Amino acid sequence: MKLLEGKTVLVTGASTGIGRAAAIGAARHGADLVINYAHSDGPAASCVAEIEALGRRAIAVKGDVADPQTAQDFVARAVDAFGKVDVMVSNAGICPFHAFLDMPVDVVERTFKVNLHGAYFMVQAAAQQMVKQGHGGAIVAVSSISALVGGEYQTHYTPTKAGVHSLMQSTAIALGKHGIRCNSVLPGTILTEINKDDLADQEKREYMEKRTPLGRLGQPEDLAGPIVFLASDMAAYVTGAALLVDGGMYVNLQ
Ligand SMILES: NC(=O)C1=CN([C@@H]2O[C@H](COP(=O)(O)OP(=O)(O)OC[C@H]3O[C@@H](n4cnc5c(N)ncnc54)[C@H](O)[C@@H]3O)[C@@H](O)[C@H]2O)C=CC1
Ligand SMILES: C[C@H](O)[C@@H]1OC(=O)[C@H](O)[C@@H]1O
Repeated sequence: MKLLEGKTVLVTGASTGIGRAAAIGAARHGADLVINYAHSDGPAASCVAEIEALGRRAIAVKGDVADPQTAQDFVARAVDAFGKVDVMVSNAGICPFHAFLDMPVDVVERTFKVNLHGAYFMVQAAAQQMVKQGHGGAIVAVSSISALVGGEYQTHYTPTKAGVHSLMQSTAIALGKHGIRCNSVLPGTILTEINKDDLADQEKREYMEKRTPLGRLGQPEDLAGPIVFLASDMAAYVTGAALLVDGGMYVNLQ
């Protein structure tokens, strides 16, 4: 069964990792894709090609989510290309690991701007378009297990993920009357570029694996199903929810 047949799905930070897996997963379920990316053109072009090979349409739009104008432009390009916005997956994020006591101001400000301001303005721009269209929609934000627990080298990052989780709760209330559902996924540790250097520390990697009842760290594709589900009508009565996708890591105290 195709869960997103004919839907226009927008994904931020979609040229790599979880965003890319979500975009490909949505295409497999019948969606056309508009993907945002910030850096090199190659990975975005290959994501578009992979979606087209699945028989769906896709465009890639370059832009830094930290700039509020990027969100307005991204949604406008989606409407130009496909006439509507049905789903927004707010995924783009950074996690430059750093100790707390000597954390540089610019690292804190950039992390807040990309992860939290970026999500805020993307969600707002998508919601404005969905309200104009008048037939509801779905928003899925990629928060984190880090919305619920801390990290010694993530003092600037975990508050942004708690913020994204909270944003979905408040927008669920603000947008419910428009038929727009807002939910978040809370990934555990997923093997992507964002933590490649951090997990090069074998001792740390083994510790994270041991903490995971399902016995392995996650792959980006592990997020595709939960994101597609929350974006789809299968989740028609789900809003304001947060779905942990962590192999059980969060509940594993001892
Ligand atoms: N990998 C993990 O263990 C976890 C990741 N997450 C979240 O998942 C999301 C995706 O990260 P991953 O796929 O893991 O890593 P990733 O590094 O592969 O993906 C992040 C994407 O965001 C893009 N991006 C970064 N800054 C941007 C900006 N200013 N504007 C537009 N795009 C920008 C990057 O180019 C990249 O494509 C992030 O929000 C991250 O916080 C949450 C929990 C766990
Ligand atoms: C980047 C981290 O490895 C990753 O990001 C999160 O949100 C979790 O804290 C994961 O460990």
